[in-house]
Amino acid sequence: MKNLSDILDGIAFTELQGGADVQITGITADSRKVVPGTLFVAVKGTLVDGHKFIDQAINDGAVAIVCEDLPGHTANAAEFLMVADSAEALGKLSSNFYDNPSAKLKLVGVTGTNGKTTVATLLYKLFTDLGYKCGLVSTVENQIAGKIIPSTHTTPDPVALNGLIADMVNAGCDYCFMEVSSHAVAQHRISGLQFSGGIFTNLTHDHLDYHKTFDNYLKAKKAFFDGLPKNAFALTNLDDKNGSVMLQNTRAHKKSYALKTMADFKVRILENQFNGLLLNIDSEEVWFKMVGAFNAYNLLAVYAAAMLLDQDKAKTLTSLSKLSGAEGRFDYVVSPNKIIGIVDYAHTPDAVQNVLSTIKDVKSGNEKVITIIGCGGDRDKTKRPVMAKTACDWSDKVILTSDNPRSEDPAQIIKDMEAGVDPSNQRKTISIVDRREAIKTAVHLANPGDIILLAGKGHEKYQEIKGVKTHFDDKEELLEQFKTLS
Ligand SMILES: CC(=O)N[C@H]1[C@@H](OP(=O)(O)OP(=O)(O)OC[C@H]2O[C@@H](n3ccc(=O)[nH]c3=O)[C@H](O)[C@@H]2O)O[C@H](CO)[C@@H](O)[C@@H]1O[C@H](C)C(=O)N[C@@H](C)C(=O)N[C@H](CCC(=O)O)C(=O)O
Ligand SMILES: Nc1ncnc2c1ncn2[C@@H]1O[C@H](COP(=O)(O)OP(=O)(O)OP(=O)(O)O)[C@@H](O)[C@H]1O
Ligand SMILES: N[C@H](CCC[C@H](N)C(=O)O)C(=O)O
Ligand SMILES: [Mg+2]
Repeated sequence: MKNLSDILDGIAFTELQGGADVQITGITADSRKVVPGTLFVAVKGTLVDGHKFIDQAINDGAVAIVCEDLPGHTANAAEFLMVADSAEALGKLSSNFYDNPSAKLKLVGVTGTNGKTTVATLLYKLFTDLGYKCGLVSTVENQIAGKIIPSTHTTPDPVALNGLIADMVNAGCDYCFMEVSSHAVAQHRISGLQFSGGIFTNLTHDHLDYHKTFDNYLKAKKAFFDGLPKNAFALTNLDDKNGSVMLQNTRAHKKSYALKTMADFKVRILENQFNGLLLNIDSEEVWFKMVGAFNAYNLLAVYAAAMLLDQDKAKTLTSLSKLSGAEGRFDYVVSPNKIIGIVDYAHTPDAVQNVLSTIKDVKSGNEKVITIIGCGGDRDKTKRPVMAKTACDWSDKVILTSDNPRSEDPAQIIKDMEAGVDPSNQRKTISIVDRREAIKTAVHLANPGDIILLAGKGHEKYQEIKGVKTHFDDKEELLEQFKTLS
């Protein structure tokens, strides 16, 4: 319970109708969650305008409304506060409502197209192993010092996010490592948070359905660094062509990491095998359990962040060398007759190429690579043909199938993918709409030693078809098919 006047710090409001002396029991931007005593924030969304629900919110007991436009018939039943940007105000109000929890621990955000979950999860595991109580906000799950809280988004809405960070503070957490998605930056889900550091992984093709142009997508990522405070660190990947752009306008301490260019933190790959990576990292030779050149970047980003957070070099490297990554990322299983199955969350063209080039680097001979891949419905359509082409360019056989078709027709998504397959590669592709059948077919086509890559769904435990989610777990399905082999 808070007085409205106590949570207005940092909110530039243009008009206050009624007064700010009103007790607030909670905040929401969703009228369906309003209960008596709530502050309702009307946000203009991508599908509807939250201002439409002001009357409904008041009927359900909202005592105050934050909005960009005052409704024509303003009811006396609630206090009205006008702001230029409700979404931005929502972030700050949520932080204030929970007593600015992000300032009470060290909050580190990770952004980029690929690698956010891996880097945030490794940081969480590393700092836990170093003896700290930590929190994690990620696509796979959220965690508060070992307690798992299911995740609905990569970066939750500001009310949920600040509530989660407040629970971390109450549990005594010293650090919180969180993913910062481009949607979250564009929708101001992180507004009002006090970051101690920001990390950039890379920027490649994704989410153009939402951001429309690559430039807008880049600007959303960059805005995260533009907003970091002076005392934070901003750590970027200089091998990415947009790595330096990210830090152009930040006030934070600029730091960099790279494999190929001069940077503050450097790594060299000495060996890249199925059982791990041997790296020369900051002049030390260390074996890591994680596989693939892209994980050398992830490990280096984590190591550099630990150094910037004043951790001991030797202890950090010892601990990092023992860690495995996030669930469903280059997760591999072997059948009784030695077919290798790899479950990976690659759902962008760059990630598909990275995971397949890693397989090529680490495989020992002429084993066939069979890739099973689909593309999500209600998401960036332009990546579909590119992902199919990339899969074909790097595999011996490709089965095009469904990922999460969501509201779209699964067969049409596959057609969009087929359009990217070069005529010379058509012979090696088959299209099977049912993902379970696709997995079964791949297992039947594989010989001992062959490698099946099951791309796109990683840790996900569901498949969403025609808006209905049913249980589906790639690893479970693969193991089920492996059981039929001897
Ligand atoms: C496209 C997108 O990002 N949508 C997010 C956005 O919703 P929106 O702008 O579409 O909201 P809207 O439906 O237009 O409604 C506008 C406002 O009216 C309110 N409303 C709506 C209906 C009603 O009856 N009453 C009411 O008050 C809504 O609560 C909202 O405040 O804001 C909502 C609240 O924060 C999010 O839950 C929602 O995520 C949807 C479910 C989603 O699927 N988002 C994905 C694309 C996403 O955010 N992904 C990123 C990155 C993924 C990654 O690469 O890792 C993530 O961070 O998860
Ligand atoms: N540093 C990296 N560079 C390129 N590809 C990577 C990198 N790290 C991971 N990948 C690939 O991208 C996939 C997704 O990795 P991860 O879940 O860590 O990324 P993410 O940024 O959190 O994705 P999302 O935006 O969906 O949450 C992995 O399964 C792997 O194929
Ligand atoms: N967080 C990403 C994940 C995509 C994973 C893939 N399985 C899909 O459903 O497209 C998104 O919402 O775009
Ligand atoms: Mg993620």
